[in-house]
Amino acid sequence: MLPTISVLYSSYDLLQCYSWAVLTGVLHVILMRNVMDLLHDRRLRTAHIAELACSEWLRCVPASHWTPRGLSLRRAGRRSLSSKDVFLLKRGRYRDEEKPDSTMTNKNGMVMKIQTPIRTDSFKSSYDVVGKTLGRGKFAVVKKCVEKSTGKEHAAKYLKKMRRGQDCRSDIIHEIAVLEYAKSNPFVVSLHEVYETTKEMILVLEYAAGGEIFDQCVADETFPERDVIRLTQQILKGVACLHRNNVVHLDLKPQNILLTSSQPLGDIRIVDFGLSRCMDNKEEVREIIGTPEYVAPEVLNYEALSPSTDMWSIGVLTYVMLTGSSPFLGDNKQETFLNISQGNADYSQDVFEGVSSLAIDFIKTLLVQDPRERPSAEDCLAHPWLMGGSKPPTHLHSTLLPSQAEPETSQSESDSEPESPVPSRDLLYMTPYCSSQREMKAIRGTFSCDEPFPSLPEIPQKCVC
Ligand SMILES: Nc1ncnc2c1ncn2[C@@H]1O[C@H](COP(=O)(O)OP(=O)(O)OP(=O)(O)O)[C@@H](O)[C@H]1O
Repeated sequence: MLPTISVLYSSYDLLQCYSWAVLTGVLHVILMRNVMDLLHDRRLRTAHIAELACSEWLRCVPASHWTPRGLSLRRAGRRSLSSKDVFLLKRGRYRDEEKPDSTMTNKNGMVMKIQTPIRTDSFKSSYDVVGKTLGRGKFAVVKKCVEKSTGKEHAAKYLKKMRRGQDCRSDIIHEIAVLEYAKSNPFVVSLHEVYETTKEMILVLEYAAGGEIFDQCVADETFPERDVIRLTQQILKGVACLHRNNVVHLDLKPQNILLTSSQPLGDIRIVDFGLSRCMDNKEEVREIIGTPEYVAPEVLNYEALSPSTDMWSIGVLTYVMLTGSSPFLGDNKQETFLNISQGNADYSQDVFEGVSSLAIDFIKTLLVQDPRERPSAEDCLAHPWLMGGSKPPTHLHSTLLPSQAEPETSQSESDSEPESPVPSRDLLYMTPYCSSQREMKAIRGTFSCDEPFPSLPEIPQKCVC
């Protein structure tokens, strides 16, 4: 009798253990699936993904399951994740609220609503316009001004509402809206106030005293490579943040990258969102838009625009900063377009004298014809050139690794004398054309940033491993 009872007991124990193991396994699979979904949810803020990625609880997940971003964030692990976090994240509790709301954008990716109050009182009663004109576009003049109440310097961008007989107020509203979305982006010029008169709108912007990088690297001497590395990192961080919020600039060029100071070389500020588009809606955006020298091949081919279109321009920008010459510029527009569509850029030692091969490799990874083959801004930050050459390229066109290192910190800002550049613009005409949804998935941003993850109870570790 006794042996029978003891056999029964041990089978019962065994059964209990077995059920426990099965239960744990099932729980593991369910939770892991939830988490993997979350890691691939492109609408989550970086901080939240970082928290997920940092979780001790997730350390057993194989690397192949991680998004590159999640993988890179996993390094900073501090806290584990609670089941409540997973639940709330799953229900969208922590999703980004700053992104362009697709109900506010039209088919061409133009935002139609803004939050900034529009002042209709006299601009000159609050600001003194001082010094020379800072810059000029086709329909805009930018002047330095000083706010009377604070004595603070700003740049006032005067934009005409009527352009070639057409009311373009909505274009200006879109530009304001994009600046609003980018207000937490440290590398985008900040918007202070907006005024409106019968003929114009005045955008009171942060003043970038260092002027355009164009004047520094084309008119003056080219930057030393270490400065280009720092500026490129900042451009990439700024653009990555825009792309995470589904905003594509579409006119990145040395005239639209300003500096907070020139001596010492300050930080960058991205300006001119007049051609930018919000690609959050369900439509593809195809437009002939941009500045000939800097446009990507897909623009010339009437193909769908995407964040990769900006990445091409960053390749051109880096080329210009390092060499002082424009890679595709021909004697006329036709020649320039031909050079772009054939990828005729000169990478010879004559042009890149004294420039590292990693820098050239970085440019080559971006100046590829197929937009799908261009790395994202986030990925670019992990290129060996920007990581101090610490990782050798695997081959010439694919040196990009998942972002794993924090790029160099930026130099501090300082207030030096402003430059007074007068850019020459050559904008192409615009032909809006939209079709269906297909490419939108590819151009969705990844994650947004900057919000701390709330403190919540931790999930018991034994549930998983
Ligand atoms: N915040 C600023 N601080 C200093 N200079 C600025 C600032 N914003 C613009 N500028 C100068 O003014 C120039 C023109 O500005 P911007 O590019 O915004 O106008 P624009 O939109 O190109 O005009 P358009 O689209 O009609 O051609 C810039 O290239 C730059 O030199």
